[in-house]
Amino acid sequence: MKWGIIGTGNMGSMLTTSLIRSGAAQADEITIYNRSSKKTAKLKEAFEDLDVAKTLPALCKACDIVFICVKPHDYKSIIEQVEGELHEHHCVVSITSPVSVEELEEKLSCQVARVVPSITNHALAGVSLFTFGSRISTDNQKLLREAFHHFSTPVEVEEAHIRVSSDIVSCGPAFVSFLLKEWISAANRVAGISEEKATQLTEQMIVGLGELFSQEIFTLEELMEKVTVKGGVTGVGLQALEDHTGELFVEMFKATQAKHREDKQSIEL
Ligand SMILES: NC(=O)C1=CN([C@@H]2O[C@H](COP(=O)(O)OP(=O)(O)OC[C@H]3O[C@@H](n4cnc5c(N)ncnc54)[C@H](OP(=O)(O)O)[C@@H]3O)[C@@H](O)[C@H]2O)C=CC1
Ligand SMILES: O=C(O)[C@@H]1CCC=N1
Repeated sequence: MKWGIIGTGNMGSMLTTSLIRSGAAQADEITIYNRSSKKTAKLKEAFEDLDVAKTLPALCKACDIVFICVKPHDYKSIIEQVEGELHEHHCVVSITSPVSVEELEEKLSCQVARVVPSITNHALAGVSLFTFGSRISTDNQKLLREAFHHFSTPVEVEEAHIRVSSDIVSCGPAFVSFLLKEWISAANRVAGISEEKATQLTEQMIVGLGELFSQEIFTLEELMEKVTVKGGVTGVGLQALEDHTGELFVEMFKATQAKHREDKQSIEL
C-alpha cells in the first residue's frame, strides 16, 4: 500500500514519523509533499527512503491513501488541485474536524474518510478519531484502522460529536498543559516551591497517572477514593476545587462549539 501525506507541518510530520516508527508502514511506501521544502527535507534526512513528490499530481499518481494535513482553510485549494488526479481506488483522508466526510464526498469521486489524530500519537499513544464516508471499501476501512492501531487507539465518532471528541483528544493536550501551568504557578505563589521543581514533580506525576490508566489499575473514581484519606488534606483540596471550578469547562466547550460552527460556515470546499 502506498501512503501520501500532503502538508508536512506538525501533524503531517507526526503521521509520517509515527507510521514508520510504529512499523505500520515502511519509509519507501510513503510519499510526502509540502508547499515549502524545509520540512520535507528534514523528514528526508531522518528517513532517506521517503519519496518527496515535486507536485501534487505526482503524489496522487504514486499513492493509494492520501492524507490532507493542511489547515482547514487550505483544504479548498488542495481539493481543486487533486480532484482530477484521484480515481475510484484512491482514498482521501481529511485530518481536520470542520471538514466532514459528506462535504468531501460531494467534491471528490474517490473514497473518503476523516481521521483526526492527536499530538499524543507522537508517543505512539492516545486516540485517533475515525469517521468513514459512504463509499470507502471495507478493505480500506480495515487497512486504516490497523495502521492507526500501531500508534494510537482508533475510535469511531459520529459527526454530531466530532468537535467535543476532538476537544478531548486533540486539543486536550494543550488544554491540560494550560491547567498544569496554572497549577505550577499557584504552587510557587502559595508555597514558595520553585517553578522548575514544581514542573518536574508535575510532569512525573502525569506520567505515573497515565501509566495507571494505561495499565487499567484504577479508574478516575477509584483514584479519588483511594487518595482521599478520611479527614486528610486531599478531601480539603477536592472541596476547594469543587467550590471554585464553577462553569470553567462549560465555558471552554461552549467556546469551541461556537468556533466550530463559525469555521464550518466560512470553509467552502
Ligand atoms: N496540531 C494538532 O495538534 C492537530 C491538528 N489537526 C489538524 O491538522 C491540520 C494541520 O495542522 P498542523 O499540522 O498543526 O498545521 P501546520 O501549520 O503545522 O502544518 C500545515 C502544513 O501545510 C502546508 N501547506 C499549506 N498549504 C499547502 C499547500 N497548498 N500544499 C502543500 N502543503 C501546504 C504548510 O506548508 P508550509 O511549510 O509551506 O507552511 C504546513 O507545513 C489542521 O487542519 C488541523 O485542524 C488535527 C489534530 C490535531
Ligand atoms: O481539527 C481539529 O479538531 C484539530 C484539533 C487541534 C487542531 N485541529
